[in-house]
Amino acid sequence: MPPPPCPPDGVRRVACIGAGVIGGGWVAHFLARGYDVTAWDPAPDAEDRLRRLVTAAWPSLEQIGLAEGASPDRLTFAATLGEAVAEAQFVQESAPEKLELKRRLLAELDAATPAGVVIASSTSGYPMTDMQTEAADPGRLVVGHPFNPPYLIPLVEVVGGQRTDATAVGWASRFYTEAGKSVITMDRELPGFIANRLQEALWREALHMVAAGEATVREIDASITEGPGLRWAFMGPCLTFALAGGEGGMAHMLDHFGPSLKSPWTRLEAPELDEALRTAMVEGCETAADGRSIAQLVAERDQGVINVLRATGRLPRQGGSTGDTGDTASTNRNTGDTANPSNISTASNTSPLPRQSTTHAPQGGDS
Ligand SMILES: NC(=O)C1=CN([C@@H]2O[C@H](COP(=O)(O)OP(=O)(O)OC[C@H]3O[C@@H](n4cnc5c(N)ncnc54)[C@H](O)[C@@H]3O)[C@@H](O)[C@H]2O)C=CC1
Ligand SMILES: C[N+](C)(C)CC(=O)CC(=O)[O-]
Repeated sequence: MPPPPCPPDGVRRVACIGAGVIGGGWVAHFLARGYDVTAWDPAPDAEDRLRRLVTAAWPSLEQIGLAEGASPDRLTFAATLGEAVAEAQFVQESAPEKLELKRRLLAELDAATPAGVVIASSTSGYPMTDMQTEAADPGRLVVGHPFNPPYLIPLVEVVGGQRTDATAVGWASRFYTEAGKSVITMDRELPGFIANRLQEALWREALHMVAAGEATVREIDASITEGPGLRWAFMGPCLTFALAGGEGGMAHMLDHFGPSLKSPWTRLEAPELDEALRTAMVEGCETAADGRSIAQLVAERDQGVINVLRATGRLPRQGGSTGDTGDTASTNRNTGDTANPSNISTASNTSPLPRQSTTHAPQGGDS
């Protein structure tokens, strides 16, 4: 891989390829951080959809603080993929989760993007090794896995494939950090990375319970929002469970509850996603939505995330400071003058997400 043409803090123009839920969310995020963004998506209605998504997200982005000069007007919708990436200093691919499509698209992007520019895929679970097979320069291809909506949820998981250059992984991690994300840099490929591996375990169990008629969609959602979800917003599952051991911490917790690991609490084989389960999930979600449209739920979710970020000290409180460093949420992209890198995580030492890139430690240990 030739060296990247600019340092991570020198990026001014980003290309977003695929502009659906996640690509559109990335566009909104990069615009809010003051970048020029060029998007491309082959669907005939893609530009309209994208502009609607950005318009809907903008009030939330204003609430959490825009970078100086940030504007939806800095979005250009390109007519072709080649035009979209011609001047890009970073490329984020968010096309549908289909392996063959990703392989071809990443090869096409590699051919069209200026040499050395890092290209990241939003894939939810494909290892980059499986996606980089057709690219002439696989060294610059990395996974940059976001969380929905990328304009509010800080985490990005960064990992390369077997043919990715370590320079590209390091560059991408520094770029995302610069762009206001909380980055976990993994030193090896895991299908589903870290967070989706955890989420999918929970998701499979939810589907098993619905399929077997053991719990409703409403009960499953309430069991998290009224229970463990409240803790997980600021303390991960491991530390949370250490507290279940009282003064004995994790050691007592394991001695006490370890044997229940062998109880039949989980059925980790995925259930058959048959028509009956599909219908039960779709109807269950309609019941749980209780008449609220998708747009209303998106607005509710966005406000909920902002409230949690504020309540946990990762955003300034309204009309005041965070109560810690008093950072503002503003960054001047054009002068490269950055406020704190995550921009939503100031000095809280209870933050579950690293403010700087974290390298996933070998042997599964924390470093
Ligand atoms: N939806 C989610 O919650 C998350 C999705 N992801 C990942 O993001 C990626 C995109 O997923 P979504 O945005 O949910 O899908 P989506 O279906 O909302 O959007 C996909 C977009 O890609 C466009 N597209 C189709 N063919 C294309 C091509 N050849 N080149 C470029 N664009 C093309 C479609 O027109 C559509 O606008 C996937 O890899 C997915 O795994 C990652 C994190 C969360
Ligand atoms: C449903 N999903 C697997 C596509 C979810 C993700 O990849 C991350 C998220 O937003 O939770």
